[in-house]
Amino acid sequence: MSVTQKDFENAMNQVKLLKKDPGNEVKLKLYALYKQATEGPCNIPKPGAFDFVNKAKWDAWNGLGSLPKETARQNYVDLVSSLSGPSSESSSQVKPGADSKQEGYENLLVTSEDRITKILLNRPTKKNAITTQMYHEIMLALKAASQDDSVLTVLTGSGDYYCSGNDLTNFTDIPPGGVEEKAKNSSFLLRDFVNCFIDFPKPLVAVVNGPAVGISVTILGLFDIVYASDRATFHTPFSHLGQSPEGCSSYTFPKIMGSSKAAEMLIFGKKLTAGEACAQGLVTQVFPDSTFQKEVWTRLKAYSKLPPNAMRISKEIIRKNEKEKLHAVNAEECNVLLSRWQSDECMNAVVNFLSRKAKL
Ligand SMILES: CCCC/C=C/CC(=O)SCCNC(=O)CCNC(=O)[C@H](O)C(C)(C)COP(=O)(O)OP(=O)(O)OC[C@H]1O[C@@H](n2cnc3c(N)ncnc32)[C@H](O)[C@@H]1OP(=O)(O)O
Repeated sequence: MSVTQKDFENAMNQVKLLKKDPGNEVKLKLYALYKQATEGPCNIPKPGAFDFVNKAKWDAWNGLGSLPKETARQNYVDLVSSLSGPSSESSSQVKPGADSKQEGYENLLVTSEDRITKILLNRPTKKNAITTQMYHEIMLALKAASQDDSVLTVLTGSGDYYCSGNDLTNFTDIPPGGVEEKAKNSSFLLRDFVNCFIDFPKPLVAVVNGPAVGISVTILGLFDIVYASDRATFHTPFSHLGQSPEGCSSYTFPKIMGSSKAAEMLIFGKKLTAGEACAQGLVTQVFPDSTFQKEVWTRLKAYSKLPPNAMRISKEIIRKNEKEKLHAVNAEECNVLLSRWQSDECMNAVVNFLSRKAKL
């Protein structure tokens, strides 16, 4: 049943009464839906690239394209109702959507079913680029998964991308201490984030549903299994971005694929197809995109019936001797990035992307 003007007005009032700040992403979404519902498609000129706030609002509104006013009104009411009051849905019933929100997480959907915890990167309109908040949320979700009663944990993406890596707009949020403080904070965040993968105690599976970029590729060396759609690609364009490898890839990639193949990826930014990544040992198995989800989840459900303690202990014995080394590699990579992020090469690459002069 479609919503009435009254429902819409009630929802607008409810927004003002929200007890918890829903965060910038949601506020932008609400803004965009409100404008679309009341004025129709975006009708104002695009602000300059460095007018970050108005540009973000414009992007959000413009991103709704020609969505009918009625649908925007409905989506606005649905979004507000998901924000206010306790939800009766269990986490396993929450559906992925256009950057929708689950309580406790801004851009993740975390569900548990068949003894498998699934962490879904749910920011499809931005190709699941990882914001600062998402790094924290992923760490939180991994911590919860390590303690819940699931036996396998899966990381995957919503929409056509698995993940486009670090959200490059993270670099625009400069604290009072300037670029140096920003780089330090990012280096600590990255170290903690990667440590969570190094230390994760249960079998960890990446379900790579589409292209993967940057940090979403490098950490694959820390997963136990990587399944990929034949649509997936694997791209680590660090030199293009004035950056250097992270996620322990400076150690895991040469080990997995040999030093010259690793160099082609990590120094020269060669993008691998899923087939190539599988041939080089980064990917466990490639599936046709048309049957990817069905085949992978059937396989994982079968694995999840295996005795959990045996799986955990086997993982521990496989990984144990490497852990100390991986922590040391992680610390060193973060230290190198600390200066890379303050370099002209890196800053120019970020500015070029933000001003839409450069894409990968
Ligand atoms: C603190 C820890 C730091 C750890 C560091 C990690 C290093 C890395 O991860 S390096 C890799 C960084 N990622 C990139 O450089 C990718 C940049 N994105 C692109 O080149 C392209 O967007 C794409 C090739 C991934 C996709 O191109 P396509 O034409 O298909 O789609 P778009 O229109 O470009 O994208 C849609 C939408 O999403 C935004 N977006 C995509 N990726 C990112 C990103 N990484 N950061 C910020 N925003 C991203 C893109 O700007 C579009 O937004 P608008 O619709 O608002 O224009």
